[in-house]
Amino acid sequence: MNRAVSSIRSRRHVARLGFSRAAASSSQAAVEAWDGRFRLHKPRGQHLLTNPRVLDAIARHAALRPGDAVLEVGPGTGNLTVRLLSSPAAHVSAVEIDLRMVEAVTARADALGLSHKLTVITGDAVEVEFPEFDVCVANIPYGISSPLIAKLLFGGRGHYRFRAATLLLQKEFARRLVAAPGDPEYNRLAANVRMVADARLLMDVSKRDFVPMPKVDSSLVEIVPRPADAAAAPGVDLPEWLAFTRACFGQKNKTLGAIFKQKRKVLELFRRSRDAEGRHDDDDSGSSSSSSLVALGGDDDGEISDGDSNESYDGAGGFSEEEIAAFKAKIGGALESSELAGKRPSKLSNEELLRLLRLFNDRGIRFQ
Ligand SMILES: C[S@@+](CC[C@H](N)C(=O)[O-])C[C@H]1O[C@@H](n2cnc3c(N)ncnc32)[C@H](O)[C@@H]1O
Repeated sequence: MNRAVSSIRSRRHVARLGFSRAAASSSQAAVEAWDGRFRLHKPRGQHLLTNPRVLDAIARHAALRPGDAVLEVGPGTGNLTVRLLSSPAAHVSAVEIDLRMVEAVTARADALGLSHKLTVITGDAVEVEFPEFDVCVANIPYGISSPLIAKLLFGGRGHYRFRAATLLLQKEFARRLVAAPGDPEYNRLAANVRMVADARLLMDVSKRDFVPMPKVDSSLVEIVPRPADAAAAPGVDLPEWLAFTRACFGQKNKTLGAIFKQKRKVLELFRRSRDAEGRHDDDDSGSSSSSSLVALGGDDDGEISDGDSNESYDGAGGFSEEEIAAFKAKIGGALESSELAGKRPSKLSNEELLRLLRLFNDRGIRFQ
């Protein structure tokens, strides 16, 4: 994981407070509703949450404790930030991409005399290295939901270790995040999150509680990472798992037997497995997970095209038909031992999927 972590580019500019108090009046700080100071950019997800009851509920659900270090992503003008700052938490680090928002939240904290508890990090939350934090609480821009959750759970220097993340997400995304195997919404995102954390819905929030009103409703979700020593699957090679779920859920409604019979899939796995063997022989490079970390994925990533499993492999990629046939037999053997060939990935538990991954790996079949 360290390798993956270091691959996340760090572009950090910390704007410590020191803003003139004159920049914001205390009456302004008390105003929740958007006051129209500047144009909000919808492509940046700039929908400000303005219902005080919802903001209070988010802060309550976060259950901040004395001494907590809080991470907020996308503080905007600070409607949620002021509540986090007024909580028993010791410190809030807020990552914001828009300089106008950085100034607004900074001025607001200053006006409330809470600037000593706030650090604003100017930058893209997907790219900057987060400081250590105990709890993440945020109404995030929905466009970065997947990479942000991937980063929280699988990124960071040697992993971020935190107690919980309380995140406001697009309602449909939230449903997919907490879906269980067999649910119609079950998908790769949910399977990957389930591997390392528990996620649950806390409450729904109407689009009418935002300014400007977005097209979609929202849901508050809590993600609680499992402590490393209590992980569901100790010893799981996470990058390999992430690549495996990508392969399985690329066509989640096909059976595993059909997915792993496809010519293109077989050839891709054959190449990967040979490369992995080479890496192993070199005994150096190890696994690279960064590509898997960009996004935890959704349904039907579409990386695999339908292929006729009876197509000839002759000359494909410079490999002989015999080599490919032997590799196909290995895949078939793993599927047969797992007794999962006839099952769809979206119906399987992580334990079942992991069993299949281990059977593949035992036969030298590698996914990344
Ligand atoms: C949905 S608004 C939430 C604002 C505020 N938290 C609230 O509840 O009113 C999202 C905020 O995230 C910021 N933002 C958008 N993309 C970002 C990114 N990649 N990294 C950090 N902040 C981002 C936007 O500028 C905006 O201020």
